[in-house]
Amino acid sequence: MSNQIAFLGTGSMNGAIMGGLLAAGFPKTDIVATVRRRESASELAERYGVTVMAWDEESDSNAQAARGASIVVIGVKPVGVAAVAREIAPVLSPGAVVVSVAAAVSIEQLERELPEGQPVIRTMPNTPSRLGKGVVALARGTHATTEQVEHIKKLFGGLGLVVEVSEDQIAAVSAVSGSGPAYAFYLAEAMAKAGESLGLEPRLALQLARETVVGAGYMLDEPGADPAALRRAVTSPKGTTEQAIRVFDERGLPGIIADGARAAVERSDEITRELGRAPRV
Ligand SMILES: NC(=O)C1=CN([C@@H]2O[C@H](COP(=O)(O)OP(=O)(O)OC[C@H]3O[C@@H](n4cnc5c(N)ncnc54)[C@H](OP(=O)(O)O)[C@@H]3O)[C@@H](O)[C@H]2O)C=CC1
Ligand SMILES: O=C(O)[C@@H]1CCC=N1
Repeated sequence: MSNQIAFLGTGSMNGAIMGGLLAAGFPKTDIVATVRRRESASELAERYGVTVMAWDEESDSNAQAARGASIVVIGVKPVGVAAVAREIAPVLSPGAVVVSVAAAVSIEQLERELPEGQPVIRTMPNTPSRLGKGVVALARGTHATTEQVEHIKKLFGGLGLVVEVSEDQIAAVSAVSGSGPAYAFYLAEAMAKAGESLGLEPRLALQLARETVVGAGYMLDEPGADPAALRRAVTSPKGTTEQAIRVFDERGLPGIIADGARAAVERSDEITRELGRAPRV
């Protein structure tokens, strides 16, 4: 089979995976991508130099892209996954691995739209994959062989940390590492706002917050880094940081983050149920 990868629905997440693979040396000529709008197609083709097709019922772009590909990565919104799977089902090579990055779409929901026996791998990636600093969790579908799973793990190894999990852990993984970059950006935003409220110029406050979160990230990236130990190294006894952390603890910030993650899992379960009820067409 070819080494061709088809990215179907190449927005924030699939774009980050594609960008990460290209940066890791995957050849442009072995990638075909699809999007919905023509403007997105031109932007993406210009940015990455790959073949990008806009969605068009007449030209059947998803099927065209998937035809002959050995790996097909579906990256549309959860509600659109079944329709894309149905579009490509007639053209998939029997050994092609269908990888889904969609939150909340179960392996069963995807497999039932594909030819019997089609190998499927459900993943939960995150956007730092573009920089090779991502996390990709994957769960194998009913017909994915160990060899296929190992191949995808090796390929996605260029995107960052790859972990295999059971499907019932994917929603929790999503609430930590899938959504997690947004939590870190939210923290940077909040720190910048705090700086402004203390009288710093907005531009300076943002610069300080951004560089601090980046610097802390680099420290976490060192081998064996422990966030609690790193935090303690900043927190002088009877010093200033201790007072800030005391307020965070008193206001229950860890519990608030846990509640947020739980709400993400609940939403994932709710979407899965909604998709389960959607009539097949
Ligand atoms: N964003 C993230 O951090 C993460 C997202 N995910 C999952 O990734 C998936 C996509 O999310 P995200 O990337 O954020 O969303 P985006 O809206 O950024 O990307 C969706 C892409 O799908 C394209 N598209 C829509 N309909 C079709 C179609 N029929 N055929 C081909 N392409 C189509 C859109 O085209 P156009 O650009 O023209 O509108 C767009 O490029 C979701 O299922 C989400 O759960 C998983 C983990 C993390
Ligand atoms: O917000 C979402 O639904 C997706 C899944 C994880 C990150 N983004």
